[in-house]
Amino acid sequence: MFLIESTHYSLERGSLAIIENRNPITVKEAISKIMKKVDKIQIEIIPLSEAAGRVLAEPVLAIHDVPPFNRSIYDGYAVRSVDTTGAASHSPIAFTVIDRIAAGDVSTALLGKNKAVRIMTGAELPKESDAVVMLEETVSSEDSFTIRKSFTQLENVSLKGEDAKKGDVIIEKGSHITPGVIAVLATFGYTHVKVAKRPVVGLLVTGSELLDVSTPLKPGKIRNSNGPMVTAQLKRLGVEPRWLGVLDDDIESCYLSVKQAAKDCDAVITTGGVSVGDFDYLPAVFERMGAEVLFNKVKMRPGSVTTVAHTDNGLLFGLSGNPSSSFVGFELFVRPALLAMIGSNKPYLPYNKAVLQEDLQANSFTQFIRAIYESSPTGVIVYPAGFNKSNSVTSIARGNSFIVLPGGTEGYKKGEIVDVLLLGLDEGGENWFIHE
Ligand SMILES: Nc1nc2c(c(=O)[nH]1)N[C@H]1C(S)=C(S)[C@@H](COP(=O)(O)OP(=O)(O)OC[C@H]3O[C@@H](n4cnc5c(N)ncnc54)[C@H](O)[C@@H]3O)O[C@H]1N2
Ligand code: MOO
Ligand SMILES: [Mg+2]
Repeated sequence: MFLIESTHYSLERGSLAIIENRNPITVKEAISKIMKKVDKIQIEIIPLSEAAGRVLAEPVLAIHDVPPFNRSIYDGYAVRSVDTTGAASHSPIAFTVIDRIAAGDVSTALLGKNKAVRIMTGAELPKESDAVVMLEETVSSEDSFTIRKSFTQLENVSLKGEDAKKGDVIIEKGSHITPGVIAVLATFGYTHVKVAKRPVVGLLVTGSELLDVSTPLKPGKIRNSNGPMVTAQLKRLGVEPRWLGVLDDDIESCYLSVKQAAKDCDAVITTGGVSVGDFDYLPAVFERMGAEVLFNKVKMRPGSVTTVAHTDNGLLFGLSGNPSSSFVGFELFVRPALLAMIGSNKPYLPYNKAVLQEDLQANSFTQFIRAIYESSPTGVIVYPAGFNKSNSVTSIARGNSFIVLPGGTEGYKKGEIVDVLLLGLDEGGENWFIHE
């Protein structure tokens, strides 16, 4: 009755037509459809101090050898190894100290026979010396010392270029800038780094039942948890969302907001309103925008009604409204797409196998169960993080991973080895490893 009287009758009928034809595809197929539509984002040059967490848009090349000179790895004495030959406890050899250098100093002293330079860790080896005697291996006095063992050529010397050779590719383009990458960039004097720009991601949530976080509960209403949750998921990827607010389940306002967001943003995320309910307007909104719906049903639980569409301006992620469904939809679909947009070469969630700690029921669709993955003395184990339903919010909070159970009829037993996807880590995998 309501639908027929609505002024948007034809649109809603349109959405019904899409629903009737919902054709579930595998998660792998869904990801592949999305990844084909990903457009790479532009590049920008930023200061090194701001580069942590970004993705390299060019490889890091060794501008020079590392270390750039032969240096001592110990505090001790630089000597000519030939002068140490024959030293033993019964026949110590004495050396005269002719100079003393700290790291950063360069000694110009010329080492003659049984002469030594007192040298600190990291200092460049004086010309003609080719070994370092550790302080602990000497009996020292003011300007001399004795040794009781011989030293081989280059003993205790860190060789020029042993860590990196000039011209080597040290880090591939598309890598995440970790603290280690920052160290390498600093080593080579990269004051600025070429990275992909961060995508502008519009985020809005739909639902007339939704209250702001600060509002006391009212009959029939709940607080909007998806907005803050997806915001945090984006932030975990280093993306600051463009928050577009909580929308009522009203087709006109949903249409106007999503259309405008698609124009302004590189990608748009919505939550709620993608199922078949009378007030689930996102399918109709996508249709009215002329967006190409890539899929609207995935063989997965939760999040089976996740709907992803595409316009000339970018991807539209219609995550389903249930908190666990939104959360899983983001990690499986939005995350790799955004990482691929910024040129990451490892956009997929990190994968592992672990030993299941309790029996679990089968489902005809692949299940992504919010789970706790942890170390144990016998290896890694995994178990559900709590209430295992699409509408659970607590299991998202307790979990750090997904147990992935392929669809089927037979349940899973405690002790079985299962697939696990890990959450919250910067860098993931080059491939989607899950077989469905
Ligand atoms: N007849 C059918 N009904 C449903 C189907 C179906 O296939 N046939 N699918 C079910 C599945 S599976 C899911 S998941 C949900 C998806 O629903 P929608 O994406 O349309 O989302 P809503 O209807 O807007 O909300 C569902 C649920 O989630 C709560 N919600 C929504 N937004 C938020 C938010 N921002 N923060 C917290 N909670 C939120 C909302 O109150 C509802 O309880 O549809 C099933 N139905
Ligand atoms: O989309 Mo629903 O989350 O499968 O439960
Ligand atoms: Mg609904």
